[in-house]
Amino acid sequence: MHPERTRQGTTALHEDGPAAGSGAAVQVPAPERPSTPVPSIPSLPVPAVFTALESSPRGLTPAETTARRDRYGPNELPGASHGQVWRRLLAQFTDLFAVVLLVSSAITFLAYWLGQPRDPATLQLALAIFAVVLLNAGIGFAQEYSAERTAESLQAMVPHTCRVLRDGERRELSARDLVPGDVVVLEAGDAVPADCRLVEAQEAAVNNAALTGESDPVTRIAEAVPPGPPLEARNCVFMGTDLVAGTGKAVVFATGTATEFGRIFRLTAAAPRQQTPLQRQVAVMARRVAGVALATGAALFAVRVPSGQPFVDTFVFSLGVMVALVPEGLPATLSVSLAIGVRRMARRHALVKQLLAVEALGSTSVICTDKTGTLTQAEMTVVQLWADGVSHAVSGVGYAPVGEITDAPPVRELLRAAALCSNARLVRPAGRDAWRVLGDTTEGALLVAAMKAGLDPAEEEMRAPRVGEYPFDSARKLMSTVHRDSDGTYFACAKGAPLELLTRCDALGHGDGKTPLTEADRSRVAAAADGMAGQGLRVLAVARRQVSGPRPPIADVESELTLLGLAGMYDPPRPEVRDAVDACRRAGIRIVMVTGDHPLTAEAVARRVGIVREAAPAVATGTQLDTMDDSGLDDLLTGSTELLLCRVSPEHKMRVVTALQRRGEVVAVTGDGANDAPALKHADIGVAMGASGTDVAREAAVMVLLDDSFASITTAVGLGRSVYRNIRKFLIYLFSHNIAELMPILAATFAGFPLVPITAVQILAIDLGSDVLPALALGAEPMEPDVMNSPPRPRQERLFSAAVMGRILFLGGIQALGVCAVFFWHIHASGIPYADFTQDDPVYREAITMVQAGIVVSQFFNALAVRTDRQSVLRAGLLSNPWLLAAGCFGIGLMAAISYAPPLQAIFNTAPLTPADWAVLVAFGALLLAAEELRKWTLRRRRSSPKGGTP
Ligand SMILES: Nc1ncnc2c1ncn2[C@@H]1O[C@H](COP(=O)(O)OP(=O)(O)OP(=O)(O)O)[C@@H](O)[C@H]1O
Repeated sequence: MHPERTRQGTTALHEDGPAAGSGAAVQVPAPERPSTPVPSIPSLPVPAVFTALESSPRGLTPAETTARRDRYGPNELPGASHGQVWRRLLAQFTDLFAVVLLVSSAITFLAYWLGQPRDPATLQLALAIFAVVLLNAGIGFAQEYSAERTAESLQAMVPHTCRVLRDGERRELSARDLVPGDVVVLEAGDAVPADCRLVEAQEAAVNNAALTGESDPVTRIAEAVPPGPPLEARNCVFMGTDLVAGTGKAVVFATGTATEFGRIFRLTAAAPRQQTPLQRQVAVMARRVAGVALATGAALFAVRVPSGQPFVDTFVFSLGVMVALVPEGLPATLSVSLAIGVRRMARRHALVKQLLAVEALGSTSVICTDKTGTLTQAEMTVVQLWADGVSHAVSGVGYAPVGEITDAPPVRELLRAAALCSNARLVRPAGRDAWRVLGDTTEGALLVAAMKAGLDPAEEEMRAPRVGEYPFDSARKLMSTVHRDSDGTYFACAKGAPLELLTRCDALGHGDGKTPLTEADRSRVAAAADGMAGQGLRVLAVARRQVSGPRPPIADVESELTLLGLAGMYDPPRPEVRDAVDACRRAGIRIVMVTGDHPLTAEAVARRVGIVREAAPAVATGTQLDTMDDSGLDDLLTGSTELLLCRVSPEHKMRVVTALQRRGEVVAVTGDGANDAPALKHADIGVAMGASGTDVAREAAVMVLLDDSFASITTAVGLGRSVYRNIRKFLIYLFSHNIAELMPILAATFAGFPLVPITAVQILAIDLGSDVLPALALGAEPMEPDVMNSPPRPRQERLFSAAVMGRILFLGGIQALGVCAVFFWHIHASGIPYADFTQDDPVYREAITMVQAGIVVSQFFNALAVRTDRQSVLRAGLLSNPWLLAAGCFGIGLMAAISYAPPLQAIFNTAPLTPADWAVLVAFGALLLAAEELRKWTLRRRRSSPKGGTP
């Protein structure tokens, strides 16, 4: 869609009777009817809206849909433009490291140019530094680009469907397939899929925050409104916003980039991407190391110039050392590691929308989970009914309306009212045996029960058409509908949580008749409801009453009701949840069940899946939470490890999340409804349901579960922990060898040796050649089986903790000692005085080759050593990460080539090593591994704890 079209479209929306072709309003007929004046959609009465958009209350026909799809294209917004891609590439050259390196390369090149005679080694260094910048920028860009693609493809996996009327039939289709003229059916929690004009609205309210920044819900109506600014039209809903309450039907008038959201989307430059705390810590550390490199370069320069070394040579040398010590490639390795974690999580049904979530997941200490669909399969079957004081069993499993049920009149009356008061539809897709529920599964189960009793919900609806609705909301825990009876009178049906509905009833139904509800009756009903809940059933009460007209106030509908009975439905637990709950116990993660359901139902389900094992877990209801102040809530949260919060509303969920965070917990919380969005946003990890959740919840969450299962959260936590461990492994691996590179240089300088024990080009060959693949292989280490055997990482734990720094110094120190030893051993064994050494001296060339090979070989062993923190690597399996072994062998192969291949010898000033030299280096590497094993052994002995701790 061309930008101009949208601008015209938006203008037309608020102009009364705009000029030809400017219609908005009308993405639809403009090309065909250029001279027809197009009216402003908001100011039209409903029938005229259908005419203007060439649609009808039955929606579009398939032929019209195809034609419009061809004309207007898919209803989607384009990805990042090429301009941004170029800007990203350029940005790679403007970060701190790149600038330091570019300036260094330029100075080195200048030194070569001005030098008399010109030294080819200086030119080599200048080119090497420049190559480093290019390589680094290339890797960084590729990483960013692929991370972005990953994020995009993951986003695309999040289902975005909408309900549409096509040819009079309600269908569920991808929001991408919407075209102007389509009639969409909206319910609370739906993201609005395109710009639409409402033609029906019941208690509808939208959150326009994405467009206007205003987060308070605003009510929407279906009637025509006077012309005004488009976003203020009270009968329009726009793409990118959410319906937060009520229901409605609306006709699409703009799709894709022609929408208001599309216009803003195009205008808004991509928001700067935020670094995760982990990335920030690594960046700070890298900057510190760069600072050390800079200081080292300056110190070397200051020491060597007075000792009579040529000025330019010393300057170039110091610069080279400085460049070599800068940890190039580290941020890229970090991104790869995080991206690998994200991909692994996606394979296990957990889509992480932000890298930030990966590390927070690893330190999750409490999971607040809801019940239906997450712990259970959300496949409700009504198994018990209670009407007129009698319990009736219902047979049959699942949504197939096949099963035995009594035909007692009170039961038929109960199920008739329940069916009328439901929005779900039961469908059997053509060619399939299985029945499916479109909409709420609780309502689906009621429809199935009604059909088992011989009722036809569609026929009932025709006999008593619905004229009004007060949609379900989890705070009221009720839903009611108003119907016109065949005799022209009106009646209301209501269903909801038994306690809530019972307080609004004053009579008890007996088929057609009723009697006043006595206190004894109330107790009997409550006992029946408790009996069902105690078996783990979700219980709904159903009631009805006569009302005076089609639109009575809600207070009249939901009072003085006649209770028709109760329906108890079974929802089997998910089989995989029990193991996941056990894994959380072992991992020291607390599970708090937060449900809108009855305490007895909640406890029965919690016992079935293993969340509750104690005889008397702590149980609190929403009403009790309301009477508690913050310290009371804190006491409740600290009082018992097994806690069930029942009959709560989303507001309570938010309060519980905040209270847990106040106590320093890292909280993951699940949610599916629109009202769960604040808690999802506020939690450290908001987890939304991909299959059953609302669009609003999915937008607010940082993680979306494709299969809705609690077990996927546990898997994601395990993977999050594993990513963190892997990152720590390669950081120790990379930073420790920096010490091994720096120490010989300092030692040689202070010992008065005139040349360097390792040149800058050699260091670059290690940093960007032999070290990169092992670091990546460490970042991609498979999840260790014991990752869930230790308590969560404390929130405030820093990546570079004292223990990590200690290990870097320990491993780096051993490596440094080794390479210093081999260097000076070679130099001293030759008997040549220090002052007589030149660059070309074969002994010197062999000694510096030994130093480089010493670092490469010891890094091979170092990579094995850092794989575990406390456990012996021999137990972990030396061969269990073949990629790491292959990467290490590649590094050694590269080193061998540098030592033996004449062209590389010329570049690196190296010499061929003898088998004895290699043997010494391997023995020294093995010594490093042995020293690490000893350290781990002492650690295991000293800190052996029953919980196991870190490996
Ligand atoms: N569609 C509905 N119409 C009327 N009442 C309902 C409906 N769905 C649920 N209820 C009632 O409202 C109560 C709370 O439901 P809600 O959906 O808020 O719970 P929830 O927190 O989603 O539950 P869970 O933790 O099991 O997922 C239920 O126990 C049930 O009695």
